[in-house]
Amino acid sequence: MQEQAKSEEKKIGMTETWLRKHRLIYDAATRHPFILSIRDATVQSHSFKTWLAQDYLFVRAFVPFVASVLIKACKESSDESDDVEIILGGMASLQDEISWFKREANKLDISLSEVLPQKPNQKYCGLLESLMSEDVEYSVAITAFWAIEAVYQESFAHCIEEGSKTPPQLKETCARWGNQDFGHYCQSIKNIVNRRLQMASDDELKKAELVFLSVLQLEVEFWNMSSGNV
Ligand SMILES: Cc1ncc(CNC=O)c(N)n1
Repeated sequence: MQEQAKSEEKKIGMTETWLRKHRLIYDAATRHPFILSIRDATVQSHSFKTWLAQDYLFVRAFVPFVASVLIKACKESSDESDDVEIILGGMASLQDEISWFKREANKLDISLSEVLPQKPNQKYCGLLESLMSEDVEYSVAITAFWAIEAVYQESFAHCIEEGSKTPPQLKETCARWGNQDFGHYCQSIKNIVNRRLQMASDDELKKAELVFLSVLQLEVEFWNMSSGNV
């Protein structure tokens, strides 16, 4: 029975363990008042515009971070794993995402070239920058990557679920990250994370857990900033 219990435990994966352990902060990041205000159609236009402009800057900073994760995957992953293809697919879709931000900004009369990053955005981009260092292990960087994508996926999927009252003009935004394909992509990254963490040292595990928590905290602050409550 002991052996049985152990092998069952292994199947669960570290990400599930952390999601249970850190449920409160995870929910704070994925069910934030800003997201709930989209979902119940009470979101203020200036909040949405702030989010859009700031997120454009974030995504620009996200590109070199993803590139750094890709380099780590190329150096570290075995031929049988498809880590590289999964991350490369994510990178490729960022090109479309950046064009989308530019189009949306245009529609809303936001001049992206004049937007400056606010403090919470600077802090978040600072974390991305620090994780790009060669000294940061692949397991730690890919954990951050998963958490960043998963928060958006869970947040925006909530806005297009049955029963949500998201205004029609915001549905496309929500579907960008809330759609099923993006959900599968996040699941693939989560599987990579679980696989890497299974072979990680205790020190790496500790660092990965802390980076997971930092991402959740920074996502909460990013939403706060968007709502106008810095
Ligand atoms: C602040 C933040 N977190 C996660 C994402 C989703 N990843 C790429 O688009 C995002 N756009 N912005």
